[in-house]
Amino acid sequence: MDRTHSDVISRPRGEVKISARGLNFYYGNQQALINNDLDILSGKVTAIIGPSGCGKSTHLRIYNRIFELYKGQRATGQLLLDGENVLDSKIDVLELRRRIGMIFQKPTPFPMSVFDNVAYGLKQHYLLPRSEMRDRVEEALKAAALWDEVNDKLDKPGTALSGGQQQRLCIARAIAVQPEVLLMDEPTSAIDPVATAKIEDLIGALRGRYTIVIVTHNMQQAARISDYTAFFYQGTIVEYGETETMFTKPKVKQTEDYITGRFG
Ligand SMILES: Nc1ncnc2c1ncn2[C@@H]1O[C@H](COP(=O)(O)OP(=O)(O)OP(=O)(O)O)[C@@H](O)[C@H]1O
Repeated sequence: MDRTHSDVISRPRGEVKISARGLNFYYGNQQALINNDLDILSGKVTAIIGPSGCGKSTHLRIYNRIFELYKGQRATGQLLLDGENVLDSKIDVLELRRRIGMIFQKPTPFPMSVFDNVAYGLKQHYLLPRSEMRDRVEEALKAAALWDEVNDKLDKPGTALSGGQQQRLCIARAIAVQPEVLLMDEPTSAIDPVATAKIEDLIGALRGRYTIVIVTHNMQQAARISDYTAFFYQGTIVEYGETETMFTKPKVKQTEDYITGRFG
């Protein structure tokens, strides 16, 4: 029996934070995303999975319009944040990137102190007295579960921290500006298992306060930390729904083959 689109792309019940509607993406003439429809719930963790080159990162890079920094890249359709299309030319992109923070595969601390790494974004968005700046930096480092490890190293270079600490520093930097959404593009693929476990715990602790969308190649990780999962294949969303259902009773054969390691 053929399944209809609405059978396999669920519309989860709850407060929707982000909706993709007929979203397409092009690198020059090459189409990388085809008609993506997706509703992401507020305060939940949503995992994006799929084989290499299926468009996971491309999809994520639309949310904060970071693709616009590159020539020849173009999105069409709608990406609604609280019902407003972020692709609209009237959108304030700086404010969009404050609301939607991003963490990349390789930790990207700036060549400056631990303190200044976190203060950097704050300075871009707010004019704060020094004492309040200190409070906000401390708060962000605590929220990123890093304060205890770096409170005596705030003046040391961010690049001198371990890989896992650097990644949590990047999360602290993103959190400091009080975003609503955190995008994470394979945030643990470059760090060791112990540091990975800390980041996964941190994601669990941030759930509820932030809407988190994470791209991962690690099926166990997706199953452990996410509430919802979207399976991408060749630029389309093949299946989307509750993670538990997806990993125990996938509706589409392709999803099953992928999560059981038969391809990809
Ligand atoms: N800068 C670029 N220029 C041209 N094509 C690109 C560019 N970046 C990605 N693509 C193409 O777009 C498609 C989707 O790539 P994308 O990086 O989004 O996939 P992915 O699922 O995130 O892959 P991976 O798991 O390997 O990171 C691929 O066919 C890729 O070759």
